[in-house]
Amino acid sequence: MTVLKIAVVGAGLIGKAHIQTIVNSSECCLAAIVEPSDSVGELAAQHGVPHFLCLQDLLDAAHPDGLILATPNQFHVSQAGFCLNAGIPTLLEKPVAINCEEGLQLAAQVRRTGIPLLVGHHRAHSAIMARACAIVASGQLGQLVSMMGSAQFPKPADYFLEALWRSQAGGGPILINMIHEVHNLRMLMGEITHVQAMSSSVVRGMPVEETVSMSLRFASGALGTFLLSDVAASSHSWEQTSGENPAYARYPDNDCYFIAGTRGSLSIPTMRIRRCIEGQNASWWDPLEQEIVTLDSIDPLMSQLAHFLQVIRGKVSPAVSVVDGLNNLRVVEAIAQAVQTGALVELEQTHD
Ligand SMILES: NC(=O)C1=CN([C@@H]2O[C@H](COP(=O)(O)OP(=O)(O)OC[C@H]3O[C@@H](n4cnc5c(N)ncnc54)[C@H](OP(=O)(O)O)[C@@H]3O)[C@@H](O)[C@H]2O)C=CC1
Ligand SMILES: O=C1CO[C@H](CO)[C@@H](O)[C@@H]1O
Repeated sequence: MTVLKIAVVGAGLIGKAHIQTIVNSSECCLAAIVEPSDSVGELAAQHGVPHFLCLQDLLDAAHPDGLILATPNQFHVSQAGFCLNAGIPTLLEKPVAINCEEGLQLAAQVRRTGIPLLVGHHRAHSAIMARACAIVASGQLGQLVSMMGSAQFPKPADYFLEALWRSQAGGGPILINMIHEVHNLRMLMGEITHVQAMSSSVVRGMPVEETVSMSLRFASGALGTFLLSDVAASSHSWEQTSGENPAYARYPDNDCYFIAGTRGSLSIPTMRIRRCIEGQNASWWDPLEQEIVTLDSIDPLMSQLAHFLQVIRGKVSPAVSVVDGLNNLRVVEAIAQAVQTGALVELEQTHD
């Protein structure tokens, strides 16, 4: 099998993680790094690859088999457009665009060029998510009724000092963090049709939101509540409970999602199932049986890369399409709108 050449654009926090996964893979190699400052010259030299100051310089000089765009959100649509026009399959970090209008333009470009674009919602490649979705799909929980979710964690003070945009509207946890949760919720529970939300920034007092409470309605009729806070000294979040990203502190005995159906419930990621004994009706008088599903831990960034390589080889379609990314963004925009207006916001979906 040919070793595929992958270039990384934007060698910041997540770009460096992508570089490491490429280097760790035997099926691909790093082709180049694009970054506007000379500061990554040393990193490029370490890996024995060229460093370009802008994407256009790379596209003029080379034709990698695939490109990973890990640049700030405002560049996503224009840079992905350049890659698609150059005929290069692309992994574009989330969010797919800074707003749905731009996201729709990108979706049209993907359709026109026919070049595959994978959106970097890496939790779609998580073994925990795969097993949780399989449990829900098996029907053992019965008809889905409700879910509770939490993404409550404390961002340290220097997080805001390093990048001032993070204290302004748009730089908060709704767009940065909630978009990952929305993708997970859509995978587990189906499409979200309505949202209501309230926000607060009473602790730091910055213009950006810090805590948000949400009510969600899913297309199935199930309801959900979700709490998001980046100022809570709490361990109830995906990263802190799943342990998929070793950079975060880990609390394996905590959950971040709880899903309930008419026959049972599932706590994630402890993967505790509590369900009615077969043949018995559900009753609060009778004990539910318990099962804890064990899982091998895998690095979802590594599985995402393996999937991207299959996409490049033409073996599979992107697991997270531009339309999927756009639908996540729609929900996040609806949450922001619900916070601003206090109204119940109804969502429309775009289909592939
Ligand atoms: N899937 C995931 O788990 C995660 C995804 N993300 C997403 O990844 C993207 C990057 O986030 P993050 O790594 O935190 O951001 P960083 O600011 O850490 O990194 C972005 C990098 O891109 C560089 N850059 C800026 N403009 C350009 C350009 N025009 N061409 C090439 N490189 C450029 C920046 O250089 P300079 O600093 O010199 O401007 C910086 O090194 C965001 O879209 C974010 O939402 C982020 C974290 C996790
Ligand atoms: O994009 C990111 C920002 O923070 C998240 C935590 O919610 C991470 O999962 C993610 O990598």
